[in-house]
Amino acid sequence: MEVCSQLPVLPLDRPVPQHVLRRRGAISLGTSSALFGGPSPRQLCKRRGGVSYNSADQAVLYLHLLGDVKQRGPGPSEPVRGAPHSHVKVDYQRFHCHQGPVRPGARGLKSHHRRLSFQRGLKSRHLLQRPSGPQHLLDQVYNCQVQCMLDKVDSWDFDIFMFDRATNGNGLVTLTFHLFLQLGLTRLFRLDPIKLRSFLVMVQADYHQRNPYHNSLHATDVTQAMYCFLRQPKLATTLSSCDMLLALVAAVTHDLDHPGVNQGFLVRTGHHLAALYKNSSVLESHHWRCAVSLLRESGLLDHLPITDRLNLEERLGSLILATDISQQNRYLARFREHLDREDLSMADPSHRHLVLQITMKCADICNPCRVWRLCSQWSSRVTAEFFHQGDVEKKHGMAVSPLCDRLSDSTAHIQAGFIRHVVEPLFREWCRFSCTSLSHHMLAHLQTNLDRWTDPSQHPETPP
Ligand SMILES: Nc1ncnc2c1ncn2[C@@H]1O[C@@H]2COP(=O)(O)O[C@H]2[C@H]1O
Repeated sequence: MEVCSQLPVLPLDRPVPQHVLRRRGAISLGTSSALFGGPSPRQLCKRRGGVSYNSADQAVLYLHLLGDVKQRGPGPSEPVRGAPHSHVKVDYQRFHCHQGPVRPGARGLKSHHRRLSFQRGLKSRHLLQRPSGPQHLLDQVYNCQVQCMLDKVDSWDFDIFMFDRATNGNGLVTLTFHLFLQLGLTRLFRLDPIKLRSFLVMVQADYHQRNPYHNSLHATDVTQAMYCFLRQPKLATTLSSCDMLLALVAAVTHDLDHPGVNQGFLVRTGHHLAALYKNSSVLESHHWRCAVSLLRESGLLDHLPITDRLNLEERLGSLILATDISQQNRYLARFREHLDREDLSMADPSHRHLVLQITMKCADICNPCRVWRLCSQWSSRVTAEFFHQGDVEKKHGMAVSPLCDRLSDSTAHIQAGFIRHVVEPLFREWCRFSCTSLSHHMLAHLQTNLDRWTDPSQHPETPP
C-alpha cells in the first residue's frame, strides 16, 4: 500500500486541534500499546507523542514519538530504537492482517474499533475476517451484489437505496470511483487512484448523514443521474473529457456540508455563512468552497498546471451555483432562447458550459422523474427535512418557512407543486434539447408520479 508522503504531521507536544481531529481523526495512545505489544498505555502516556491517521487514507497510522522508544513493528518483532522526535509510519493494513501482537477481540483492538469511523471500522473488520467464516461468505454475497448493481449503473431505474445498503453506506465512494474508471477519467487525467479514493472518502464524510435528504445518498443519486445524462448522444459525442470530469466532480460535491436548512433560515438566524456570501446563493457558494478545499487537500489535481486547476475550480463553482433553485428561471430562460433560435452549438465552449449547467440542474432535481418506488422515498425524505426546519422555527418563535409546516403542508401537496412549477418546465426543455428514450421515460414517470400525488383517493390528506 502506497503511503501519502505529504501528510501534515500533528504537532508533537500540543493537543490536537479540533479541526484536525474532525478532518483527520486521532487515536489515543492506548491504541499504540496494542500495536507495539510492549508498554502499557499508562507508560506510553508518560512519553510525549501521539498517534494520528488521515481519514482519507485508511491504510496508514502515523506515530509521532518523542524520546528513546523501543518499537516492535507489525512484522518480525526485532526491537528498533526510535530516534528522539521520531515520526513512524505504520502500514495499517499489515497491522490488521498480521496476527502477531494483536489478537482480534483483544482490548487494544476493541478500543481501536471504537475510535474508527463507521466507514473505516467496516473496512478493518473486513480485513480481520478469516477466509472460511460464514461472515466472509456474506461479504462475498454483498460484493457480488455491488458488482452486479454497478454493471447496471447506467439504468434510470438504478436502485440507489439498495446500492447504499449493499455498500454499507459507502455508495458515494464506490459508485463515483467506478464512474471515473468507466468514463476513462482516471487514465486520461492520470489521476492517482489513492488520491481519488481519498478525495471521495472526504467528500462522503463531509455530507451530514443526519439530514434526511441532503446527505451523501442524495449526492450519489445525483451523480448516478449525471452519468446517465453524460451517456446521452448529444453529450457523449460533444463534451470534452474535461467537461466530463467537471460534471462528475460537480455532481458528487454539489451539496457538500449542507446543514439541512435552507438559505432563508440561515439569513434570518444571522448565520455567518449568510454574512460571508452576502445573502446570495449562500449554500451553493459554501458547497463550492468546500469542494475546492477537498480537491486541494486530497491533492487529486496537483499534477495539473496551476492555470488548469484554477480554471477547473472556477467552472466547478459555476456548475454548483447553477443548482440554486431560486435562479432556475434565469438559467431556463437562457436555455429556452437558444432552443427557440436553434443556435445552440456544442462546438462553442460557452454553449457547452450552459448545457452542463442545465444538466447539473436536471440531475439535482430529477428525483420526481424516477420510478414511483424511488421517487416516493425521496419525497418522504425531502418533506421530513422541510418539516424539521419548520419545527425548529416554531420552537424559536420564528415565522415558519413555506412548505415547512407539518400542520398545514402535506407531502402530496408539496410534490404536486414542485413537479408542476419547477421540475416539469425544466425537463420539457431538456427533452427538446435531448429528445431520447431516456427523456421520454423521465417525462412519463413524472406524469405518473404527478397523477399519484394528485389522486385524492391515494392521498386523502392533500389540500384541495
Ligand atoms: N421531491 C422534491 N420535492 C420538493 N422539493 C424538492 C424535491 N427535490 C428537491 N427539492 C428542492 O429542490 C432544491 C434544489 O436545491 P437544494 O438541493 O438546495 O434544495 C432542493 C429542495 O429544496
